[in-house]
Amino acid sequence: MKLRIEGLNKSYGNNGIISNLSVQCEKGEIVSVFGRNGCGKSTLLKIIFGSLKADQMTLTIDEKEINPKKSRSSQLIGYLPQSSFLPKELNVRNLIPMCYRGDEQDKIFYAPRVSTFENKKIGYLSQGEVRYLESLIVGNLKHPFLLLDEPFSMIEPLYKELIKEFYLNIKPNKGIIITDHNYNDVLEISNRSFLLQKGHKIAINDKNCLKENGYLTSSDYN
Ligand SMILES: Nc1ncnc2c1ncn2[C@@H]1O[C@H](COP(=O)(O)OP(=O)(O)OP(=O)(O)O)[C@@H](O)[C@H]1O
Repeated sequence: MKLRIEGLNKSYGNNGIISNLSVQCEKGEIVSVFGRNGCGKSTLLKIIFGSLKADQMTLTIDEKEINPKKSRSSQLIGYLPQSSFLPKELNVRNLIPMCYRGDEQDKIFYAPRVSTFENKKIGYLSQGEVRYLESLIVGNLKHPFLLLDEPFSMIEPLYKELIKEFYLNIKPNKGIIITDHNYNDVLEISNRSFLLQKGHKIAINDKNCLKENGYLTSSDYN
């Protein structure tokens, strides 16, 4: 399956954010989006998910045009938002059956380390545990495409590794678009990358490209 957006334009008032952008993502690949704060990465993901309207865009899946308003309800595109979305007062073991039925719950309950926090309230979980749980909940949906907005932000190494491993496990059955400032982790799992700069896309092959294009300063680069 192939998701394609073409001719995406987005402004907030007079503030042009994205200009005539095209992005493509196929099942079995992870496409990463880099860019400085405020360049429009979250805007891009929200538009693809259908929770934000573009000024102009054509969205197709397998060459069939999808109305962006309907991309959410069509259950083709899953989305991990930048901010945590789980209800803090619920216990993990009570939340999982609210998201998945019957045997499908096993994918979450028996995922590595979930047993170490399944009896805790979500509000008492560490940031790493929350982001990992959210990734498991959204990533195990049947939706063939998945958008990830900063899954590694503020996450300790142990959970970053678990989250990366999970995305690599689900990748054969999904097309994933990810954005995160933890560029080493993202580059490690990505098939293709681009930098969003002044509304346009610049192809990125490696860390050196990120440096050359001004996303990393020399002191960031090692
Ligand atoms: N609803 C809105 N109204 C007006 N401006 C907005 C709105 N949402 C975002 N912006 C602005 O649009 C720009 C792009 O925002 P966006 O959140 O997409 O950036 P980002 O690349 O995801 O940034 P970060 O790396 O900080 O998460 C920013 O300058 C932001 O302030």
